[in-house]
Amino acid sequence: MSDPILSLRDVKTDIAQYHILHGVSFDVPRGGVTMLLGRNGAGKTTTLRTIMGLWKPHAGEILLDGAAINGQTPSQIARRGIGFVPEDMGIFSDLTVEENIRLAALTGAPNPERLHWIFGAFPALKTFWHSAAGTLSGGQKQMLSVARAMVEERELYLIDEPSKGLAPAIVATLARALKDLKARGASILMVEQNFSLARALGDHVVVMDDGKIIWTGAMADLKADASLQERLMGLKMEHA
Ligand SMILES: Nc1ncnc2c1ncn2[C@@H]1O[C@H](COP(=O)(O)OP(=O)(O)OP(=O)(O)O)[C@@H](O)[C@H]1O
Repeated sequence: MSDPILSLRDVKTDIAQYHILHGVSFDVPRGGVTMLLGRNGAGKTTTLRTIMGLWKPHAGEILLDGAAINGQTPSQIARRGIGFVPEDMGIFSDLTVEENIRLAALTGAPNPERLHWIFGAFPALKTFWHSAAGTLSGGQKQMLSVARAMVEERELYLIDEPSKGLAPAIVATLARALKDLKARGASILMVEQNFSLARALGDHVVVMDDGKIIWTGAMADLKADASLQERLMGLKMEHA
């Protein structure tokens, strides 16, 4: 197997006086989708934000392509090749869809081929290109948030619960776009509570509880093992 694209080694993160990550270690294999699962409050969002440099770990190491990125700023980490779709979507409501996309492109001008691909995946963004992002529906805002990450070709995408609160038709659109992103060779680390989406997209699984990793393995093994599913599903994952 090739070297992992991302490795966390005994990463510990505190938020204020609280110990949130208690020594998190796992690998994200290169190419494919790794699902980060676990019950509410397990530490999934904190893990993604720590990788992105939005929280500083006080111990441990985070390696991207074998080189340490812990201690770097979020913009340095983005430039090293990580795209991030945050849980709160991170879009600018007062700016148009176009301006949101332009700001996400490193040079300010999106690559025409990638823009064409984004419009194919999310036609609504073309329709509302000149509208303020704040006027979009919840599903369209989520599409914009994913599109902002997709506008640059990255080695790794961190995606935090993209299906949250969305209608099934929009979830299906997002799932198609993410499958396409994977088919282009990207590596993806994704938090997802909707198990049918996680099952459809995921190749690898990392399960957290209480700030620690409690299971890692192949999605195929998790799918095939009902008792393991029950043990891990007991962590309150939703069956859609
Ligand atoms: N800004 C903060 N201040 C204090 N505690 C926080 C903060 N952010 C997160 N926490 C705590 O850290 C723990 C992990 O939260 P986190 O959001 O990482 O979990 P999660 O697994 O992503 O949960 P969910 O599925 O509900 O989004 C929780 O106990 C949460 O209350």
